[in-house]
Amino acid sequence: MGPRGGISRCPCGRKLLTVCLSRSIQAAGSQLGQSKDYALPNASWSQDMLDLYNRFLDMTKDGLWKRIPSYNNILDHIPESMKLTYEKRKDTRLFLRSIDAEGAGFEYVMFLNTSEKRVVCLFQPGSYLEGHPGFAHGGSIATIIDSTIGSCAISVAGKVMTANLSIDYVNPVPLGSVVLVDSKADKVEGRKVFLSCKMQSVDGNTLHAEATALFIQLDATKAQKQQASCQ
Ligand SMILES: CCCCC/C=C\C/C=C\C/C=C\C/C=C\CCCC(=O)SCCNC(=O)CCNC(=O)[C@H](O)C(C)(C)COP(=O)(O)OP(=O)(O)OC[C@H]1O[C@@H](n2cnc3c(N)ncnc32)[C@H](O)[C@@H]1OP(=O)(O)O
Repeated sequence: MGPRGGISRCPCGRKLLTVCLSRSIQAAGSQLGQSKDYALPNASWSQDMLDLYNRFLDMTKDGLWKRIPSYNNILDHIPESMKLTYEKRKDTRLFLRSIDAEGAGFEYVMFLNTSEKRVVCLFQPGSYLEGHPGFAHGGSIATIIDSTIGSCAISVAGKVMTANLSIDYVNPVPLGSVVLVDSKADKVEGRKVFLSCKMQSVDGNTLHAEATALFIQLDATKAQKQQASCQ
């Protein structure tokens, strides 16, 4: 096991899922709820973003949709039920929450509909995500799509990683605009979760991107064997 938990590569180059079991690490779970939740309105959110947020919030009232909180450390997202404990590092951050200035990076909130195996993300790309002048960088679009689809895959299959992500970029996304990223799990075959996603303007008139993805449920036995053979 490496000095820290998480996913890493061992010296022989193989993939490694390290799970640290110390008691201090288990405290990470107890920090759930104590961290700042970034998936809440702030002063940078446009009226479009607020209107859409309120519309989705209304849809949570009957329990079919659930707002997913968002923290700047991935460990704060891991449900206790997963029973996996990782060492919480102070020097790491969830990539999407790496820009501190409100409105400059990824402003987003996700909503989960478990029965439809669907996650919708309301995304307002900020000025530090620029690619072509005035438009969101393709990598930032891939990031928000991967995270939305990834959250959907997690809700369906627990511990997963992206094995494949294929994106068609159809229309550029203006910085500061609001787009809807609508993802769903189409099929589960053993450890494989197949998902698809559309990124559209709020009025639904502009398709910005379409994507398909394959997520693989992590095989704990395999990871442990790899780990043992690397020691
Ligand atoms: C309550 C609900 C809450 C939900 C929300 C929760 C949290 C939200 C929080 C935050 C939101 C932010 C983030 C969201 C989360 C995630 C998004 C980010 C995800 C990532 O950022 S992740 C980083 C990039 N990702 C990698 O870094 C993976 C590197 N990679 C590997 O680690 C391995 O590669 C692995 C593990 C993928 C598989 O490895 P393995 O050894 O377990 O499996 P193996 O190779 O045996 O494959 C088994 C079967 O899959 C087939 N297969 C495999 N790969 C394929 C491919 N590419 N294309 C087609 N088929 C493929 C094989 O052909 C075989 O198929 P068959 O069984 O039929 O033979």
